[in-house]
Amino acid sequence: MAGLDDVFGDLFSGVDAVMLFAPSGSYYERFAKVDDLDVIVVGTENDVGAPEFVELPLEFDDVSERIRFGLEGGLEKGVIDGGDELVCATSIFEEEIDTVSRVRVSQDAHTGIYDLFAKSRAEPQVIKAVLELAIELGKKGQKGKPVGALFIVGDAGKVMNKSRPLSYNPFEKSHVHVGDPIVDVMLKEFSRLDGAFVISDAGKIVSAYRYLEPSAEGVDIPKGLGARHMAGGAITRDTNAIAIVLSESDGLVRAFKGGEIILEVDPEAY
Ligand SMILES: Nc1ncnc2c1ncn2[C@@H]1O[C@H](COP(=O)(O)OP(=O)(O)OP(=O)(O)O)[C@@H](O)[C@H]1O
Ligand SMILES: [Mn+2]
Repeated sequence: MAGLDDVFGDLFSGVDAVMLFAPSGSYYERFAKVDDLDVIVVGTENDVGAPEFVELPLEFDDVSERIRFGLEGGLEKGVIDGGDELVCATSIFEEEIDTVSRVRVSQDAHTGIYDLFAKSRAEPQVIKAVLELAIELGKKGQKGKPVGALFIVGDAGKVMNKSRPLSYNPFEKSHVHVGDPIVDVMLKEFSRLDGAFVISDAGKIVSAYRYLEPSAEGVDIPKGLGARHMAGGAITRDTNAIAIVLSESDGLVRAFKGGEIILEVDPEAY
């Protein structure tokens, strides 16, 4: 009579490595004892002291996002390669691992999002909130019309020094942060207007309506993109900020860091 192992066994056959998402110490120990098994631990912290560890910059509630991020981080660190067959074990319902997913690592899936989140000066949750806002804005537009927007995140003092106001700053005396629902509504409303939003490392909205005057010139951005993308890209070479840009003309969201484009996403795909 066939047992469950016969049916589910395929899930584990021929895997190159196991990725354990935030395992407890005792859970991890059990895997460390299995012969010839490559075990990679993924989590916000390396509680179990695993030699192969991929850091998540934040807890992802969505499991597919969590796994995708772990894979990106693994590729970035060189602990996995394109084409690898992996078993990812994580928890959905309980604290303890309760779910197993088999994935094939695709090199193409390497979007650059890990670099953007994990190795930027601004806090990861701030970057995530701004990216989500830009994507949402790109999906819906403003009253049905496509809109463009430019968000400069992190290193705000320096960004302010390299820019000037186009109009009065509605955030002058306020202490509001990205991610607050009311602020998201305000940002969407103001996105119709010219210039850039400047956001601090911790997510405070420092200013709207900033005209960027970066000194870096000749930034290498894809052809066909105009002044908004050029200014956004260039300021990230001058400062430790990142730029998240929603294009009014092609509807894509792009992220720049160190003067280079590191991410390009189609809001419709989210
Ligand atoms: N240096 C700058 N700083 C801040 N905002 C800028 C700057 N240059 C342009 N913008 C903003 O970008 C808007 C669009 O400019 P432009 O069409 O040249 O950019 P683009 O890169 O082609 O963007 P899109 O794809 O959205 O059209 C301008 O109306 C202005 O609000
Ligand atoms: Mn344009």
